[in-house]
Amino acid sequence: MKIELPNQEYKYVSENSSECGADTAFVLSAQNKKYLQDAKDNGAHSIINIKDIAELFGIDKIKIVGITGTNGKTTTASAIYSFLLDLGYKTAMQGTRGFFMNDEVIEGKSLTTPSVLNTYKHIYQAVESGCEFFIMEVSSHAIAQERIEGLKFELKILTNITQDHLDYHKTIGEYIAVKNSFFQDEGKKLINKDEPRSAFNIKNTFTYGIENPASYKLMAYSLNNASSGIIQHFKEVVPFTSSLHGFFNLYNLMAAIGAVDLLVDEKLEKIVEVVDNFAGVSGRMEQVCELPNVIVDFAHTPDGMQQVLNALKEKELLVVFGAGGDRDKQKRPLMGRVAASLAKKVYITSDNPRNEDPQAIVDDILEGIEDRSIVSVELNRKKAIEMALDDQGEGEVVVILGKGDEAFQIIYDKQFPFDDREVVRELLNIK
Ligand SMILES: CC(=O)N[C@H]1[C@@H](OP(=O)(O)OP(=O)(O)OC[C@H]2O[C@@H](n3ccc(=O)[nH]c3=O)[C@H](O)[C@@H]2O)O[C@H](CO)[C@@H](O)[C@@H]1O[C@H](C)C(=O)N[C@@H](C)C(=O)N[C@H](CCC(=O)O)C(=O)O
Ligand SMILES: Nc1ncnc2c1ncn2[C@@H]1O[C@H](COP(=O)(O)OP(=O)(O)OP(=O)(O)O)[C@@H](O)[C@H]1O
Ligand SMILES: N[C@H](CCC[C@H](N)C(=O)O)C(=O)O
Ligand SMILES: [Mg+2]
Repeated sequence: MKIELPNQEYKYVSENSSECGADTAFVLSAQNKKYLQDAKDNGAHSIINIKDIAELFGIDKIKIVGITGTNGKTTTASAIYSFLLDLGYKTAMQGTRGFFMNDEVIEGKSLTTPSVLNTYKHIYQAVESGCEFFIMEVSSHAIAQERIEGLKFELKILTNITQDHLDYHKTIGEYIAVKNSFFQDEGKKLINKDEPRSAFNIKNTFTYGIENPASYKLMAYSLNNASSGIIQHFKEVVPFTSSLHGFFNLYNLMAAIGAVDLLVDEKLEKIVEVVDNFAGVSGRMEQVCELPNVIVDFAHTPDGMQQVLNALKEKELLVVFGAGGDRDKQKRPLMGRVAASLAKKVYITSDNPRNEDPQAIVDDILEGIEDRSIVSVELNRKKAIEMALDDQGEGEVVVILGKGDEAFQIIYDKQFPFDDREVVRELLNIK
């Protein structure tokens, strides 16, 4: 992507050598240095180091908050964004769901962490709009590929480390190491104290936790009516309430409350007042309808599925899910095992098959399930949802996992409109 810059000798900058030429300079980064010669061969106007772009874009004029972890990045980022806006701070947020500023959607979904120049552009836009904070999700791919090169984080947050993306990182050890590499500097950090796989530089580290002693400790909680709890932060003890469901969301809320407390000069008791205004994230534990009870959630990892199904375990669950193609194969049997152990019935179907054979993905999932008497396989996702809705008995919940707020199904490299929530509404004739 070319970015137009005013008042420079060149008209545009690009991080892609093939876009460079007489009016376009090449922005050299760790990720694209192998294309330097190509940029020169294409007659790039000049070569600019990403560090100089950082200065040009004024990226040090904003406080950047980076959130990594296997699950909960989007939820935690969105909670921080919501709390800061409600407290009156201009704020931007970049992540899986797109780029947002001051309660407006600026760009739709792309990568969880875009390429480095894209992020710099968003930061520039946020600075221009007077934002004080830039909240961003940091994926493990982005850490490994240095898509966060040159960013100075005011605060780094760890949600948790379980399993995902082993197609890319190869071993769980490597995945854990990549996640933890984000926390080796002496900058300010907020770490989930209950995550035994975390390893971080202790300097400037704050923690949050439920089971272990932590700087932000949840002393008591209730999940009876959505959620509520009491947080202790040194001498401060404050209550909060939230409309979010599920034990795992207590962690996301604790991370977000702790983060805002570390970022702004406000009393914790004032911060917790705005917690209840955060209604959660589209496609995460989203109740599509109450009667019959249908819930759509973005769980696409074994731990995510376990957390969500556990949160709903008081009810009999009919679970519809698949696994994405061209992604971690090793998580598939584990996802199968989790679903079969917590559901009354399981409907295994396609997620985004991409370039894989949907039946082969299902076979991988089935590997994890010994007793298949409760399992139905239906590769057509709409039909699988329909089967579950047809089978649903009184008081039972249909839980559709994996795609959350995604509006498309990706088959090969084509996107076909498909939104689990719309499909449910269509099948149930809900306007
Ligand atoms: C596997 C993977 O992560 N690939 C990413 C990677 O692609 P790549 O290594 O093939 O990159 P490349 O094509 O060599 O390009 C590297 C750099 O060289 C430049 N280039 C490239 C070609 C050329 O001729 N000249 C040139 O200058 C490119 O502009 C780029 O700056 O770098 C690209 C640029 O940053 C990404 O767009 C691309 O994401 C692909 C599309 C992707 O699907 N990534 C997914 C797996 C991903 O990153 N997901 C994570 C995690 C999701 C989550 O759990 O939330 C995410 O952050 O979204
Ligand atoms: N703290 C948590 N621990 C475990 N599972 C969680 C947690 N928070 C959310 N989840 C589960 O993970 C799903 C995705 O949540 P969210 O979008 O916040 O995560 P993410 O880390 O941004 O995911 P992605 O890497 O795909 O962008 C949720 O729908 C829920 O099922
Ligand atoms: N950010 C995650 C989202 C997975 C969503 C799921 N629907 C899939 O396609 O696997 C990833 O890219 O792995
Ligand atoms: Mg995300």
